[in-house]
Amino acid sequence: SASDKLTPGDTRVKYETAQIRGKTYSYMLGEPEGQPKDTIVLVHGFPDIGFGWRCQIPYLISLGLRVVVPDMLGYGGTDAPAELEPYSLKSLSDDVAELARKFVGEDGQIILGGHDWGGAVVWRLPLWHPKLIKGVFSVCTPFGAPRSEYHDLKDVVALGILTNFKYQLQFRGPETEANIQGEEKLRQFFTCMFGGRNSNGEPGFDVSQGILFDKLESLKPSPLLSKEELEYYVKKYASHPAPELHGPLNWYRTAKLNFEEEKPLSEKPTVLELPSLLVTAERDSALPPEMARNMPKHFKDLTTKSVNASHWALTQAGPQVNEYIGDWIKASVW
Ligand SMILES: O=C(NCCCc1ccccc1)N[C@H]1CC[C@H](OCc2c(F)cccc2F)CC1
Repeated sequence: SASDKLTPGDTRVKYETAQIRGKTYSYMLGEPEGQPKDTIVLVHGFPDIGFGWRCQIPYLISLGLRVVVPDMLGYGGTDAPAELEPYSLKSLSDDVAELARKFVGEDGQIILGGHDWGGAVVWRLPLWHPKLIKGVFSVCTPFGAPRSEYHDLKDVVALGILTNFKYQLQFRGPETEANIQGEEKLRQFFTCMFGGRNSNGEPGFDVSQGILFDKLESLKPSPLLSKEELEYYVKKYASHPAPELHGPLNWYRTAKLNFEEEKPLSEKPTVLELPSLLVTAERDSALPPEMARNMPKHFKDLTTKSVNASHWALTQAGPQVNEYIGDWIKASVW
């Protein structure tokens, strides 16, 4: 039924590829019965793939939507260029816009949703492609306005600010992709990032420290991933040459590029006029709900909801997330 999540290789969606601005993107395509009411594009985060939206895809198809779910740049069946520029939020926005236009044409519109880093992309897309988006939502990730001054995360964290982002100093460095290579390490990595703990109940990842590499081999399976789902993630990441995490981690290395590209946008106040939805996860240790406290002044039509879940809200609170998205589409977009 519409409420049961996609399984690995599920035949309810088609698996397609497209050439997008010189890169090969792989995406899942779900088509509703009859004429689609709209096209929705879903953007995943780190460390994820389009399959991260498995609890949402059948439900959104049942609403009569065409659902397009790419593996984002660096992930799964999509190319992973080694250099940084293709991973800037503007470049990623341009990629998503080109993919969207393959379905809705030059003058059409899409509904756009993101989780985690995908949320960072979707909040920028309407700034770079204002006519394309008829409604935008983000799960977990708040909107942050383009800045006129650059502050390196290392300096910010040293001041005791944004200490929940301290793990990103590890992620942007060389050690994570050096330490996580090959299927067994990738298996331990996903178990760790999806909340796996050791027999003393200690986690393998903590936002204020990063990955505790010496704990990885003693973690018990994460309750958030079945064995089949875990193997699907491992196989998808292992399809890239080592270091398999280089592309995905490049998303953490573009802060200066993003600042330079977005600086012109910072010269006047940003107010997004389109229907917007934020769903925060009450127990997200990287993106706690209070990070959204300054959002309302940047939006004309913002709906905010919260779910009782960790960062992995899409699967942990799937039905509730789906209800909020569906209600918002019916109330604000249609
Ligand atoms: O690092 C991320 N996910 C991996 C960790 C997942 C995890 C969390 C907790 C437990 C286990 C696993 N996500 C990023 C997504 C982008 C975020 O920055 C976005 C952003 C802007 F771009 C601008 C202004 C504010 C703003 F928040 C920073 C966190």
